[in-house]
Amino acid sequence: MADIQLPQAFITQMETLLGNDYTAFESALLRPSRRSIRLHPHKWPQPMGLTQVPWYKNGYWLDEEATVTYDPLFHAGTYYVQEASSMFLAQLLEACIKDKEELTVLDLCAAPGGKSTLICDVLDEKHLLISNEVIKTRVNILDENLLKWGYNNVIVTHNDPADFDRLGTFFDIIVVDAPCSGEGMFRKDPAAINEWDTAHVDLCCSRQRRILSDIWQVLKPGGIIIYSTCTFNRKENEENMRWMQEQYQAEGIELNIPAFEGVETGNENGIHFYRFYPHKVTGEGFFASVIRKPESAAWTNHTGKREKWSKDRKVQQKQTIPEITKTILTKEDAYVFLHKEEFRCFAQTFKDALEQISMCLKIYRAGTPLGTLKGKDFLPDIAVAMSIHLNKELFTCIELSYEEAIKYLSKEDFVLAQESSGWNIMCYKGVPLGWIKAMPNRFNNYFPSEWRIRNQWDGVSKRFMIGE
Ligand SMILES: C[S@@+](CC[C@H](N)C(=O)[O-])C[C@H]1O[C@@H](n2cnc3c(N)ncnc32)[C@H](O)[C@@H]1O
Repeated sequence: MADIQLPQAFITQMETLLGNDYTAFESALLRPSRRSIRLHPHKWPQPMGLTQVPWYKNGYWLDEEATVTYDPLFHAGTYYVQEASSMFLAQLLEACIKDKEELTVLDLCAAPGGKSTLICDVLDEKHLLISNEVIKTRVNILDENLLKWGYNNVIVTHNDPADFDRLGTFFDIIVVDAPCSGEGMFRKDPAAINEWDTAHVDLCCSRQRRILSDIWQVLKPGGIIIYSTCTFNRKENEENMRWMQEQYQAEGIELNIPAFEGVETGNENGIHFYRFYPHKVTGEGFFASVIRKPESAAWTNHTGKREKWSKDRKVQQKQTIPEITKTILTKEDAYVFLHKEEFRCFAQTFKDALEQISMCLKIYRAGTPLGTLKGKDFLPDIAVAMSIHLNKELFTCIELSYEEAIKYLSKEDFVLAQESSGWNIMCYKGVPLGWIKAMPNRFNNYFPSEWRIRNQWDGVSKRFMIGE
């Protein structure tokens, strides 16, 4: 970072925003950022001997730069590498959902899934999350991260924000973690500096307004938008919120959130906001604000047409559902259905919502894929091994050594110490990694090829291991 020049227009903008604090801000940009992780509350509930992120109980800063690739527990979804300031979303969401029943929540700009996995942790299973990403090449990684996070109450969609109006009034809460000029990420991603200029800020600002306008109609009266960016300029932040006030009579709301040292709060014309600066907190730049749709706003109905996803499901509904699909997850209100060749599980409670969504949007995945039938053999899906509802009693869990776990995750051959047959779960430190099917003298490794560890550890670089 030290040899990179900040654009003069950016310096002027930040001097205007920060006044005397500018020098401290610039010095902070020259220091390296500190990495942080967020623990999965079900898969790794024990606290860590690391410094905790004050605004999120499961967030921890790492002591040093270290790769997580060679930690089997990273691949098992026991933690997510997430920038600390972003974890503040949990505070906002918790304050918004307090005691509320059966909410429908949309994470509109969701890839790669940092916020969506956090939202899953904060919601409970009676709430439904739609996690959406418009860019096709990014939906895969979003889906992978959500599968590893293992919740069942999630639908992954791939739509432009404008498509959502077909749903009619639908959501209680919409999280808009907007694509932005990324000023707050300059020190993590110095390449972003070269893309920055005032024209790019203007472009981001108008795109954000378009996104907010497109989505306003699907928000229920009294519903909430949590808007965030990782940029500092006022155009993409306060001014957009002000624009929503003027354009749509959006109301500012003040949430009951404790004060955290270094986190700036403000209020302009009734709009409350939170700002994170790298010279004030251990974290990157972040802005968040919460607005509400007036209770008096109108409702609209859905105008969906039947999408392909729905047809794929309907055609095959007559096929017999294998018994194992009813017990492989410990879910009481399981609704098991066939989509193409694959059995999937979703909650009965969300059946109507799923139907409505499938008529209006492009669904990438709904619920948990359970597996497929090959002759009489049921091939369980990796999603079942990753699920927080996995019925462990149905299978033998084979505990692997570190070396075996890395070989399993790399899809390299090794000999199992333990005799076994049929479908088994491979575990490391008690946490499921995936499936094998054991035969008399060998086993087939069912870890997904596209998830495998591709490079061997160089023997030198530092490895982070959560369990040590
Ligand atoms: C800040 S990133 C989201 C990060 C994500 N929420 C997380 O925490 O991992 C913004 C996302 O918006 C998506 N995006 C880009 N253009 C968009 C548009 N016009 N409408 C909606 N989303 C867009 C990007 O693909 C990107 O995934």
